[in-house]
Amino acid sequence: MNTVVVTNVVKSYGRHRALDGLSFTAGPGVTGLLGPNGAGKTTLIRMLATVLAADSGTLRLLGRDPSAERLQIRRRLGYLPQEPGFHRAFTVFEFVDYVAILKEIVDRRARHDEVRRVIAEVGLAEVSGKRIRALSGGMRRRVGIAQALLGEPELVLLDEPTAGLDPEQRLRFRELISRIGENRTVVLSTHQTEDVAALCGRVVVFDGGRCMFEGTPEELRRVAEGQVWLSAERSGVLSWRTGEGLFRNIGQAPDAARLAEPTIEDGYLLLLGDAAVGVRS
Ligand SMILES: Nc1ncnc2c1ncn2[C@@H]1O[C@H](COP(=O)(O)OP(=O)(O)OP(=O)(O)O)[C@@H](O)[C@H]1O
Repeated sequence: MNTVVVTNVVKSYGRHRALDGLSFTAGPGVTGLLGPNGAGKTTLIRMLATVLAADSGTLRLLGRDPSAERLQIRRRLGYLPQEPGFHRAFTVFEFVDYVAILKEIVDRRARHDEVRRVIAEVGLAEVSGKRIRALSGGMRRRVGIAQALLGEPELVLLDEPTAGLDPEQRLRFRELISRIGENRTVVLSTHQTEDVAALCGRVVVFDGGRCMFEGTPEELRRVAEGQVWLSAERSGVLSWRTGEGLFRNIGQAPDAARLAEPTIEDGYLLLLGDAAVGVRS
């Protein structure tokens, strides 16, 4: 069963259409929402978190309709917003416990056990008594994930969980997120094709509030098969010099070019076309 079914969803802010008839599905495992700035990723994740309502179209979350059964859905989902409102003077334990109270885990003892469990799951047991303001950015992000895991939600939504992390932290996050995705549905948004390659069983590429691609990362890679070329000269808009001094060109074959193996990033850039290099803003 698909945990998330989005059909023809439209959402406008004033005259601007952030989501423009978007459709996609997600089931157990990790699904990545990949798109450039302003593609509508945060708008969509907030909708999946039942924070925002669609103007038109339908959403089914965990088999339910969010416009009629919001509370039932919320009890079964965990959400890491892009900018979590941390209470920085709280300790890690106090903050996660505070969220657990909001999540209606009433029994104090069971709640504290659950708070300790999620803090351990994200590897923060040793700093559980530290104030949030004294933590590094990566650790703070992990506190955000810990609170999203309270109550063992079936659907976990992570808005750019790896943004701004250094490579080592990013690796730890991938390990953590893939573990979380082993037995539930995780939907995460990212700008990074590397995250998608490393983590996601499925990927949804979108731009301008529309779905451009839905499939496996391997299928996304294959979008660019036969269309990536190495040459001594630059050609077209999607072309850049690589470390070896050759130009990597995506699209039409330049003169005297040699065909190269595509990557997921090539597939993504090809789908996005001009938008990928900021020609269109
Ligand atoms: N509250 C709002 N009021 C007006 N416009 C908004 C609002 N929120 C988002 N938008 C606009 O809607 C579009 C989609 O925004 P959204 O934040 O969903 O994109 P995103 O893919 O998450 O981008 P980013 O990767 O930069 O976070 C953007 O053009 C944005 O400027």
